[in-house]
Amino acid sequence: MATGRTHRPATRSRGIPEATVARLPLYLRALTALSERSVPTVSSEELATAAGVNSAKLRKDFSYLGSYGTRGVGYDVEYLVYQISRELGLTQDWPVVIVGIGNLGAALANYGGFASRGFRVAALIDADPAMAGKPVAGIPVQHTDELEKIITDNGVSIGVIATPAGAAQQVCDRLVAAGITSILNFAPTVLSVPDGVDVRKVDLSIELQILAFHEQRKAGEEVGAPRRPRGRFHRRPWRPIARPPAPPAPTAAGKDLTGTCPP
Ligand SMILES: NC(=O)c1ccc[n+]([C@@H]2O[C@H](COP(=O)([O-])OP(=O)(O)OC[C@H]3O[C@@H](n4cnc5c(N)ncnc54)[C@H](O)[C@@H]3O)[C@@H](O)[C@H]2O)c1
Repeated sequence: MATGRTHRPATRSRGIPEATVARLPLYLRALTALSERSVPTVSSEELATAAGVNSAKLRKDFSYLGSYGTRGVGYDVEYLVYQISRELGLTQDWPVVIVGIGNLGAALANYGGFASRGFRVAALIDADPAMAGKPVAGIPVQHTDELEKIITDNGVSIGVIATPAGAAQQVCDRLVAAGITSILNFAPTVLSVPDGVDVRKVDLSIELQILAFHEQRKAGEEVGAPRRPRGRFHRRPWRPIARPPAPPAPTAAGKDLTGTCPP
């Protein structure tokens, strides 16, 4: 998924590379599924396949957590779930506010998967006065006038922006001024934030565009000319460039008059 990170070094303070941090949720998702099936242990190869990651990379990632597994047995599923959850800060409850309760904001509010992953939707905020007080997913929508108070009262540090792009920066500024230090942005715009504030961006249309690029490639390979060999050192044999035939010389009757008319 297309996401962005701002104002963070490539290695986090405890020495875990940012790329490893980005893979921890993938391991956690796969491990949670194993745990739900009461699977006690898992090999690095099995877990790597379930998480869609290379197994050598997985072993390296787990070495940052001080988790090396047991030869011939593998990793203890429950313990690894605990270790990764702790590393991701998921052993505590994170209150989250969603700003912009339209189609997307309402869908996010209704998504039950956040709670099981340690995130509690503390408040829903929208600028439309007609929405104030209306319940969405059992939570009454509050007006943006209340934004600062809601954040302070609920001790919220994570905000989700699901407003139109034109409103997103202004919403972001207010969230940050109110004390929010992590933002998940769904609006198709780049947000500017001060140091110390993390922004992750989600844009499904970018993901679709990347898939479209690969689809186009696949379609070209199916119907097109024989495949070009792959490899760094492959060079196409030189061929002269086929130039289109020169256009006929203009006649008095058929002159190109582009740019010759007076203004
Ligand atoms: N990232 C993605 O993959 C993805 C997918 C779908 C939509 N989006 C984006 O998410 C955003 C919301 O889409 P939607 O379909 O839910 O739109 P929508 O029009 O249904 O909802 C937008 C909501 O934001 C509210 N709003 C407007 N200005 C506001 C402000 N200043 N403060 C608080 N609330 C405000 C509106 O009252 C409305 O309820 C859009 O920017 C859209 O482009 C992103």
